[in-house]
Amino acid sequence: MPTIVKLFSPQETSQHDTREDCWIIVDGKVYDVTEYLDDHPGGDDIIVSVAGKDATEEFEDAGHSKTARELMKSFCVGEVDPSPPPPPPEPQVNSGGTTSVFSQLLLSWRPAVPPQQLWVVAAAVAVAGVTVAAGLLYSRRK
Ligand code: HEM
Repeated sequence: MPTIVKLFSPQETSQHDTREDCWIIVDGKVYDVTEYLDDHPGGDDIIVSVAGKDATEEFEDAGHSKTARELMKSFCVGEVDPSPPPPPPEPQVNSGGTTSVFSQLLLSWRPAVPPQQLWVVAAAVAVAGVTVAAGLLYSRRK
């Protein structure tokens, strides 16, 4: 019967990063060493310092014996999921047709003038409007 291996994303593994909940990654395998911390001959602090992370380098640097490598198998809870994380969700687009094109245009519209200068444009439009109105009134009176 095939063995079912539990897969954990690096992000999920990184959440187990405390003395009370301590996971490490060594050679792509995930180990829950929380219960072993007090018994570790190298001390608990050294393992807690790599909690939630890939500790392959630190583990190898310590030159662990065959016995240590056999022992660690009992703490293995799964493997790191090799598949890349899913891409961020696409922005929602309507099912098609003109409405969606218009809403897309509206959503993407940005004024060409920076917001802090909009009042200058508004004032210019107002002055132009008053001038035209005054001109019309004047020409009618003649
Ligand atoms: C499941 C994981 C681990 C197990 C089962 C384990 C087990 C052991 C064992 C049995 C020893 C005694 C020496 C030997 O037999 O090799 C040891 C020593 C040591 N371990 Fe670990 N270890 C683990 C993870 C780590 C990690 C992640 C680090 C480093 C971040 C580390 C650092 C050390 C050091 C520095 C020593 C040497 C202590 C000394 O000789 O003074 N170990 N470990």
